Amino acid sequence: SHAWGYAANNGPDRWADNFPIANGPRQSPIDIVPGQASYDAGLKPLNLQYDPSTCLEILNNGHSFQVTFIDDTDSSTLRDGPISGVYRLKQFHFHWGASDDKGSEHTVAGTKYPAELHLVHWNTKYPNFGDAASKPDGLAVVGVFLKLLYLNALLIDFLCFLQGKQTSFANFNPATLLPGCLDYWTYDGSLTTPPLLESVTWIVCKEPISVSPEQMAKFRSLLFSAEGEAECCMVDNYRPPQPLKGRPVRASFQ
Ligand SMILES: NS(=O)(=O)c1c(F)cccc1F
Ligand SMILES: [Zn+2]
Repeated sequence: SHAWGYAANNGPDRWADNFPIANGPRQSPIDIVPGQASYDAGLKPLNLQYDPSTCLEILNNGHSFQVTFIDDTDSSTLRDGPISGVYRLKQFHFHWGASDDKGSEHTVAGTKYPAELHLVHWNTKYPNFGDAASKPDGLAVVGVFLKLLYLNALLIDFLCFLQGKQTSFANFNPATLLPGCLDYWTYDGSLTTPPLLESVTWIVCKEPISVSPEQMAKFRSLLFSAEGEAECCMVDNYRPPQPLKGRPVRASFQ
């Protein structure tokens, strides 16, 4: 199948060749302009309940590293916020840059953060993630910006054990990656990587979490390339902002 990536010959500007939805009406990410977001008093606080024992493994999937969760019960879920019903945590992953001046997918009034965390959940009204990913209300992704300061989570310290192989990653609590304040912006969008399906309710937290320079360096030491291939550092694995095309962006805060 088409090997998409983030290089000049297979990167975001070329994705429409094989995934025409790349030019669709509800693509992600977007530039969030706080002054143009409308406060919606009807938006509920996010209700995130994560069970660390459902953490399964951490793997390098060739375009990010991903921590996957056991999602056959409602033990790690997202409720309330802008969504109705129960969405199950499937995985989380990050996007980051080669340098600290870029890396996030969403931007805030044009500001890029050095990285962005995505916690991916699927709507349990559908039988599984794959089916939900093809429905307009199938997925809900919580986005959290990373800024340079000092990190309190244990995740990235474990990256040095990653070295491109799958490894068990039991009992990591993703709640340690959430900011103290869960104010958010929300809009209807898509996956930010192929197949770019327009099935995501985006929930982007206003408050970033912190990462240290050393831990950003660990992100950048990961490899796009597989064993035996010429080494290619995994950096700049972010899609730039896409046209809003008239979509409303709502804020949960004033
Ligand atoms: N980046 S993203 O969060 O939109 C995303 C998903 F939600 C699901 C799969 C891949 C992926 F990249
Ligand atoms: Zn992502």
